[in-house]
Amino acid sequence: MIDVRNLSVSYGDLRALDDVSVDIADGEFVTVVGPSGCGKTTLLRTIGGLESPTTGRVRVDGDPPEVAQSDARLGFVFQDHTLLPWKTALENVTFLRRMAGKEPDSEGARDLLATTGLDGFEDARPAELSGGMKQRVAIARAIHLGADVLLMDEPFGELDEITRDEMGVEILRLWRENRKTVVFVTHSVPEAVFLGDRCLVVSGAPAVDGPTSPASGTGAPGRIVAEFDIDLPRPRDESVFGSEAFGRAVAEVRGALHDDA
Ligand SMILES: Nc1ncnc2c1ncn2[C@@H]1O[C@H](COP(=O)(O)OP(=O)(O)OP(=O)(O)O)[C@@H](O)[C@H]1O
Repeated sequence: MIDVRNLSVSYGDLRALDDVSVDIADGEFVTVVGPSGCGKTTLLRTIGGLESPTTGRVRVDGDPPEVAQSDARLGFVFQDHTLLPWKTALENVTFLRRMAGKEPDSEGARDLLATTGLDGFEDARPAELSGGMKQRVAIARAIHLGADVLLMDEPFGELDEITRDEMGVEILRLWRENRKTVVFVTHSVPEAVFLGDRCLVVSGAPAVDGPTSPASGTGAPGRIVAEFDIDLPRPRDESVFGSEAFGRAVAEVRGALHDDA
């Protein structure tokens, strides 16, 4: 379980997040949606131990995130897939696991590449793969690492809409089969609704602390302004997009974003 308690994060004088608290259960798929600059990435990076809380705390199964990270319990998938250009798809998938000191499992890596639709591309280098294929490799890598928690930051942000929808269906299938806890940051309200068990709406613009602030800051620091349980039935596929329930959920989340804008 991920436990975020009264978390505030500042970069120097700039307060990016303020007093954020949330619990995320094992196996839950939580999406985080909000406008640019509201602190979504900061939240994800702090859960992942890549940023430190200024006040408050984060625990992953009771441990500080740095400990969970060093035990390879956290897997990251970012928009810029961060594949090593000189390694093949297969080597990219196995490399992190090797670095984490885990038992090599080339067969498992091949199977994962196959289930992500990359059968036959094991020996291709990133430059030979499309954007969607590279993201598939990055997702396979995080799952192969054996991480319990996948932290995903706009992983499909660079993809065209059709590939993005396909990748959404794909990630749900992998999640179902592997039962990871997923925290997924996106700008897209429909994507957040389609994927999530729960959708957190983050709002705000960073505030500059100082002698006359916070009132005089450039805005309000990021905080969770609403959260929605997404009750759409699972498994979900593209047919969900046309349903009334989906449209209603999207409208509700959009409403929360605009109310706070
Ligand atoms: N390393 C950093 N140093 C200084 N300021 C930072 C740093 N990282 C983020 N910020 C600032 O903190 C605020 C929140 O940034 P963050 O990247 O968390 O927002 P975001 O909601 O993920 O934005 P986007 O959707 O555009 O990626 C922004 O004002 C950003 O400029």
